[in-house]
Amino acid sequence: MIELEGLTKRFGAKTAVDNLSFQVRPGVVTGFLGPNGAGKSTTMRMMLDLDNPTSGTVRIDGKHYRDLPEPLKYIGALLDAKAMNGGRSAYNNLLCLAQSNRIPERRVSEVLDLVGLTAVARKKSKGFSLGMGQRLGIASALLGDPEILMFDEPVNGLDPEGILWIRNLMKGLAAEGRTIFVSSHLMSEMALTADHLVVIGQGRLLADLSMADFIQQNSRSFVRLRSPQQERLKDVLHGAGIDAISVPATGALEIDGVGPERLGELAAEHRIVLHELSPQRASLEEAFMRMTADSVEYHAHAPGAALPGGPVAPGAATDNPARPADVPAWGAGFDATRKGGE
Ligand SMILES: Nc1ncnc2c1ncn2[C@@H]1O[C@H](COP(=O)(O)OP(=O)(O)OP(=O)(O)O)[C@@H](O)[C@H]1O
Repeated sequence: MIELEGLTKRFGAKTAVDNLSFQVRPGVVTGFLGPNGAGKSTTMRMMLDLDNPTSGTVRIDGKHYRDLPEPLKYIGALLDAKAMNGGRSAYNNLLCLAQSNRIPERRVSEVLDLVGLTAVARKKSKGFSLGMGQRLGIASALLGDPEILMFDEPVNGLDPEGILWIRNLMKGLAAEGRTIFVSSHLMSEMALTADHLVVIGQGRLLADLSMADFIQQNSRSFVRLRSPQQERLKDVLHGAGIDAISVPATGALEIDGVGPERLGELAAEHRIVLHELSPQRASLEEAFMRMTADSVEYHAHAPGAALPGGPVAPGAATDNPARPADVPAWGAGFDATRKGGE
């Protein structure tokens, strides 16, 4: 269990983390969500005593990080996969860490096997692809077999296979009863991974709720209707006590709370031609963007984009982030034996 109370961090005039209080519980994956610059990394660094809070506290199983007798056995973290010594082999990177934390050497081989890096254990880590580096960082987090694991944007830049592997690893670790805390700026990714969500914007807590509640509150279902006799259709709907919202961007009507069957029958009764009658579900990504819209630091304004408060564009709740084209695939040239419940 991780407990934050009134955690605040100021860098000069900038308040990066603003009076954050929440708990991260065992047995579930907790997603830590916020747009770029929201304060996720700063919060995680304070959890690991890498930054001093301006005020407030973090407790790991009731203790300050610095008071944990052998911290790697309590909490493991992937903050920056590039933090390894590139001149050392994967094995030696982990061995140094194990020796300085009184962790038995056999654990090094175990975690290398767990993350599928056994075949490249003796290779210098500076030659590793992004995905392999990410796996090595995860191996170091797992080294002390800790009950609490923290991952800062672990899927950034990975291909779909790498994303799936990390997702399943986190779920498997949570199913073992561990506390898993993972940051992301992608709601669509968290929708597939997290059981619980903590959302921040400009360092402040915006939401702390179960994924199921977030979906229930935000995945609006509606029916989209399009007709060449739109005004007549509106009148007919109005006459039947049904509110329709005109969406200029799509030229369609959107109706909440009435099924497509009833709407189709009404149109047929009044001999109104329909060009579209489709059930829709709002995307969770857009709900998240609306939630954090006021706290986004860097806005890019696309023509016609009117997210905050505007109509909810429909889309799948489970869209996957696309992999940048220049990112190497998992498994190229190394043993990608997968463990962890995949
Ligand atoms: N050492 C520092 N000195 C000054 N400002 C900082 C420092 N570290 C972070 N910040 C600022 O604090 C804010 C929060 O940054 P942080 O990296 O914690 O956000 P984040 O949510 O992890 O963002 P991202 O998703 O982009 O990594 C940002 O405005 C950032 O510029």
